[in-house]
Amino acid sequence: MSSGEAAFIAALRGLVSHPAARGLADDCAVLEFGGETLIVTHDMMVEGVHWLPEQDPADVAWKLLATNLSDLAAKGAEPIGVLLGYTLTEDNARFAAGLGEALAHFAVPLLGGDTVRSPGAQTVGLTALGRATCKPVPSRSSARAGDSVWITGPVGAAMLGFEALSSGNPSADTSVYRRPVPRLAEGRALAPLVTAMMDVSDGLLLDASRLAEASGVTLALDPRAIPLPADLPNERARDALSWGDDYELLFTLPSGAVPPCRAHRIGTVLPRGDAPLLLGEAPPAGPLGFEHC
Ligand SMILES: Nc1ncnc2c1ncn2[C@@H]1O[C@H](COP(=O)(O)OP(=O)(O)OP(=O)(O)O)[C@@H](O)[C@H]1O
Ligand SMILES: Cc1ncc(C[n+]2csc(CCOP(=O)(O)O)c2C)c(N)n1
Ligand SMILES: [Mg+2]
Repeated sequence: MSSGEAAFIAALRGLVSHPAARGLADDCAVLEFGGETLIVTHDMMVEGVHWLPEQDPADVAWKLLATNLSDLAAKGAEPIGVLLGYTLTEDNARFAAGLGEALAHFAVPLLGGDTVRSPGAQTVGLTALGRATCKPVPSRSSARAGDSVWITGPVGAAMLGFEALSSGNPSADTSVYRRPVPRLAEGRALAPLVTAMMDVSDGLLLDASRLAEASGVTLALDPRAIPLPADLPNERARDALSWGDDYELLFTLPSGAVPPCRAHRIGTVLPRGDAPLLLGEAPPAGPLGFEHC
């Protein structure tokens, strides 16, 4: 097996047969259990990979919760509770304080977890449990030719926040990078209407191509329609499409349907052509998004 995230997940797909796993090609597992539909996800973060070592641990805790809740939002789920996997450091109190603030903000209970010591970089993980609010639960795999493609907000603000933090710019607003807000209300409102939905964590172009592959279609995106932050320099527009950490919802609607929340129409679903994704007239050149490799 070659190294890298995509190859490892492809190998794991050979181990998966339970329908709740959705072929390891969705944001969450969707488990029918005791008359309920449980939505379950687990995301990890690593110091130096997902956050800068000098960042406040309270912000790390917020982001860990928010990114997991974003996967629940993508399935229109209502959070039930979370379990935390935590590696001890010198400043555990700030992490606990930030987690408490985020749990209160999103009204989600902490249910349990595990704590370890490690000789390496700090790694934290979180399992989020949710309850489906509508059936069928939106997937990445049901976009159909003729649908329209939408996103709930701009991409690229986290990239700008990360760059401002990295360069020590004290006047920049870095909150979108440090404390993303999962689109829980939007996900619940959209779930009954969408043909497919996912959150954008690894870059719009990579995640759009994943949705296209899962659905067996081509997504044709209009680069002029993709919302970008007002302060994004023109020459960074292409980077904003592939940097990631955006946590907006990407979804498809039947032609003519109107979203019940703020959203921007960014493209059209076509029958599957040679490529999963077109940006303007052609497949995008260069990196599509963030991958661990
Ligand atoms: N180590 C793993 N074991 C089992 N399943 C995995 C593992 N890593 C990823 N997956 C599964 O692969 C699929 C794709 O995972 P991926 O992490 O890309 O999705 P995501 O959680 O929406 O994205 P992100 O991690 O960027 O938030 C999901 O179904 C996920 O559960
Ligand atoms: C210090 C630092 N360097 C780089 C990045 C960029 N980055 C890392 S992981 C990721 C996507 C989501 O990860 P995953 O797919 O693991 O959920 C992105 C956009 C960052 N956030 N912090
Ligand atoms: Mg996701």
